[in-house]
Amino acid sequence: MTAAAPAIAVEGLSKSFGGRMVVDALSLTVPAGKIMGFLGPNGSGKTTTIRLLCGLLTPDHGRGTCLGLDILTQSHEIRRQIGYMTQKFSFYEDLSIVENLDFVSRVFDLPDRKRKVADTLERLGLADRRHQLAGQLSGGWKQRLALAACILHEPRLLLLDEPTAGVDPKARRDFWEQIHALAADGLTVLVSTHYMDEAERCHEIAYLAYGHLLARGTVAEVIADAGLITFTAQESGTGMKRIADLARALAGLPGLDLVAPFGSALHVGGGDAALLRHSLAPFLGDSDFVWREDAPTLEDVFIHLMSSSTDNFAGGVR
Ligand SMILES: Nc1ncnc2c1ncn2[C@@H]1O[C@H](COP(=O)(O)OP(=O)(O)OP(=O)(O)O)[C@@H](O)[C@H]1O
Repeated sequence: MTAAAPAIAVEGLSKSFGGRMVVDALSLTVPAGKIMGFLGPNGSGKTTTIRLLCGLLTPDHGRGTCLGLDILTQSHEIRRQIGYMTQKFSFYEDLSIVENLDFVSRVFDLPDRKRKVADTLERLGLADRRHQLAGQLSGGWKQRLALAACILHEPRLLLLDEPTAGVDPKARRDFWEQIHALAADGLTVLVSTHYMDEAERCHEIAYLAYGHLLARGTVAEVIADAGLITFTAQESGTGMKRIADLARALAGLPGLDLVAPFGSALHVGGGDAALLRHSLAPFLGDSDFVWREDAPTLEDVFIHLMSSSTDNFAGGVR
């Protein structure tokens, strides 16, 4: 693989389970050295795609490369060069951090084991806690230990499946600093997440729904490509009506693809500007609310993508 070659380049990947299409003709390129965020609702096929990429599953159709290696014929070699953090990682709870990492390094039969464990402890800020039992670590430190176990063999690509699920915001921020530091050292990272703030920290994002790749690019590109016009309504504080009343009145009107309350504000949007404005016109003069036209957020775009994909792939709703 040359320096400019993508870390992942797959096309037309499909996978069915029991006759149900879970990944449908998915094509994806991940540039080397970048952090690619993988987003989409539960059951949209993210984990299945990750497993296809590293050869743990064989696609029904499609082809491609991971680290320049063929995903159909060289999966064994691919697995030696990637780090895969699954949603349910496990440790020996009654072993310390360093003992767990030493165990992993023996399983991988790594050369220069002691140095690799010591370097990894240092690199992930685990050195001071090396003798703490894994079972006594908080959620954030457990994730970090899992990450350490994934990078011990010095992979070139990290596949992280919801690595920060259930972890508090401070620990998530720390974890993302580690991910950025690893990417700065040249690792490519494909990371699935449901958190918008994490999506915004990726170089690029890919959004999957019902097995289809619906959007891909930088956050700015994904927002711009959605072509969404959005308005925000805020309670004026002087009226009787509440945001929930407004949401009920607006739901289902033509051109309103997005009606989503965010605290005391309501985000309203649609892809057809004329239709949206026409439907909103009777409401814009209501003194119970203060309206303003706003730039859409990434979350607005995802809600919109999700609702339009529900319509398009209604037959495939899981
Ligand atoms: N081995 C399997 N056998 C049968 N069905 C499966 C198998 N693995 C996954 N599925 C189904 O495929 C669909 C996609 O699952 P997948 O785990 O890839 O989604 P996901 O996007 O990672 O979801 P989440 O965000 O909840 O982790 C789901 O409906 C799931 O139940």
